Amino acid sequence: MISSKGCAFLSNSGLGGSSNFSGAQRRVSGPFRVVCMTPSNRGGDKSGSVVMEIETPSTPLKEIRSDSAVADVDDNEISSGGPQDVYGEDRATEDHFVTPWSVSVASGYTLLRDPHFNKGLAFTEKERDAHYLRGLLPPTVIPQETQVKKMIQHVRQYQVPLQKYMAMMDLQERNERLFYKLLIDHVEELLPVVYTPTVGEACQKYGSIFIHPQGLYISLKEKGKILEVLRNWPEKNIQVIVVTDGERILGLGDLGCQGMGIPVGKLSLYTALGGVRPSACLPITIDVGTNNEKLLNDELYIGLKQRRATGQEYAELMHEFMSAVKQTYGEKVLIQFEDFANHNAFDLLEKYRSTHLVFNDDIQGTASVVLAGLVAALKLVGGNLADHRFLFLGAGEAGTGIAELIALEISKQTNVPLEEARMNIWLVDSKGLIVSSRKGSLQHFKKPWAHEHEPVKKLVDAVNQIKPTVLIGTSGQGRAFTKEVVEAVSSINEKPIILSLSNPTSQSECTAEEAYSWSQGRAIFASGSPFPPVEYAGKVFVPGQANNAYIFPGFGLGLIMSGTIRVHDDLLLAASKALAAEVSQENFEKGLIFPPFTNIRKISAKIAAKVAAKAYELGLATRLPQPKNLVEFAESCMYTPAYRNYR
Ligand SMILES: O=C([O-])CC(=O)C(=O)O
Ligand SMILES: [Mg+2]
Repeated sequence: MISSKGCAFLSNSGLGGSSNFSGAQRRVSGPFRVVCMTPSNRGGDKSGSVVMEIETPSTPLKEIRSDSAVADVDDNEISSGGPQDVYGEDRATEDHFVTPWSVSVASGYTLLRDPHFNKGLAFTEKERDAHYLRGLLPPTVIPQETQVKKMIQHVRQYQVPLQKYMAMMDLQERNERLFYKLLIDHVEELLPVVYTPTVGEACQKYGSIFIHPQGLYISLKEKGKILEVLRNWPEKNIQVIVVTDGERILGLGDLGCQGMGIPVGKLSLYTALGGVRPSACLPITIDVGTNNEKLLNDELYIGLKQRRATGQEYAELMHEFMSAVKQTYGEKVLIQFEDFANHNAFDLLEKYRSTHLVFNDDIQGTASVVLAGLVAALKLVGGNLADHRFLFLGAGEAGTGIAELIALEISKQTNVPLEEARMNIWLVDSKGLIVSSRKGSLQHFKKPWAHEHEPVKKLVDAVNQIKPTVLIGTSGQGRAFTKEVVEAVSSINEKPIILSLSNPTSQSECTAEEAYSWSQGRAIFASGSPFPPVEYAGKVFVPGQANNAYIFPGFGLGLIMSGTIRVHDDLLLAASKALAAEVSQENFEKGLIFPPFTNIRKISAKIAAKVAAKAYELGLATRLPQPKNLVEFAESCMYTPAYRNYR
């Protein structure tokens, strides 16, 4: 497999797995050029340049042309390069197919500073000679495995989570493949570092901790120029965008432009957990101002110092953004909305779901993961979904999103109308139980949940009157599940299911320890952010993590590898079932309703396969013909961070 500027070249070139040669790939007419810039040709003179050919360990190059300044690589040669990184092939523009093109890859000092290609001390003797690295590195050569050992020790030496986070971000900026290898090999340990809860603190302090800007910032200043801004991004073959406007970062509220930590973190999970190439991932923050007074008065705040634009001004900027993305990357780029405030999140999803490939992680991703947990939990508590009664604290994106997906599944299982399936699901917001007498003043997304009942103000009273079997917290209100509440739900159920989903840990509705001790060890508990195991009455309880990170990486992979053009609710249901099926007997015996994250890449491949299968069934998938074995295909598409050999 030959590449130059990382995987972008591979995919721009129309690369396809040899067994899955699509129409788009057949149009590839090559030749392609790989030029390696050397110290002598950096000024534009190509004489003396060397070719950097890169092979993956599993797929040796057919031919090596290291004696010429420019390598011409025909399409067959590229397509024989093995399955890695293949699934972006038909995102290339027509230009790429008809015009021979070249990509420059620096060598020497510059190579060491390019995170996509840098291997640090893992550069071999030959590579050091060939790429002008002699003397720029200490003489020892160490393999990637040893670098991983060294780096995990480095990260572990920090006691403060934010310092661990910064060490990880620093590594990502220096050596991308080592960053992903480390994250994949130590996923349970490092997920809380690069993701919730630490990423929340990182966003709060983003202005003061960041030296290198990450991702793309689109502010009101860029209005009318968003196409140009997208063109400034160095990678052209984008498959997933995670975008936020920073108004509701986790349960921490409006962090404005500093919300960038979230798209960056989510996309590193797309790569580590779902195998989407890093170069195909684009984190974006839309900056329309912030209503966070503290940030507005902070001289280190990195965003626009003005109150949030709303209404038409906001809608116009978003519309320009959505149109520019489609124009630049085509209609198969996945746009994941993340951490928008309720009012915009629902409207954006509604407005763009029929014209773009959009997915709201907080509404749909969280719903899919929670439904998976509930389906799995039935094995522990018995009955069907329709036999259970659900009470939510929090009626925003996550609450109503989960509620709706549960109702949809019940309606499909029992053949009752959706309205009827909703009747066993109750939501409490800041004003109390959502009931029909409040209908006139409710936001549109709450209205379907306004059932007939007398008004109830307090959560504990709602628990006592509704008698839920499942209590779900999506309120962003830390410690809102008080002892009284947990005891009330535990007095009604032998095994109460309690999910405290708000993030980060500080906003969790209760801790694992509280859930287990107040329920006298009977609760089936999971939380959005991780909690350590708890010992209660001589027994160790391992809490599960009900976080959308289980779903979105595999879900996205499934959409991308099948060329799916729209997200349909049935795809979310397919993802839920695939995840629920991964909970083993051993997990159940520990009271877990989610599998551990250790095997998440295998799980993501299975989720991807089920999502893709459903997309093919619904006629939403455009990659034809449909691969025979979708799990194998998903696995073959996944990026792996092993170093390539440069010749
Ligand atoms: O980021 C997470 O951990 C889960 C999530 O989407 C949120 O809380 O908004
Ligand atoms: Mg979120």
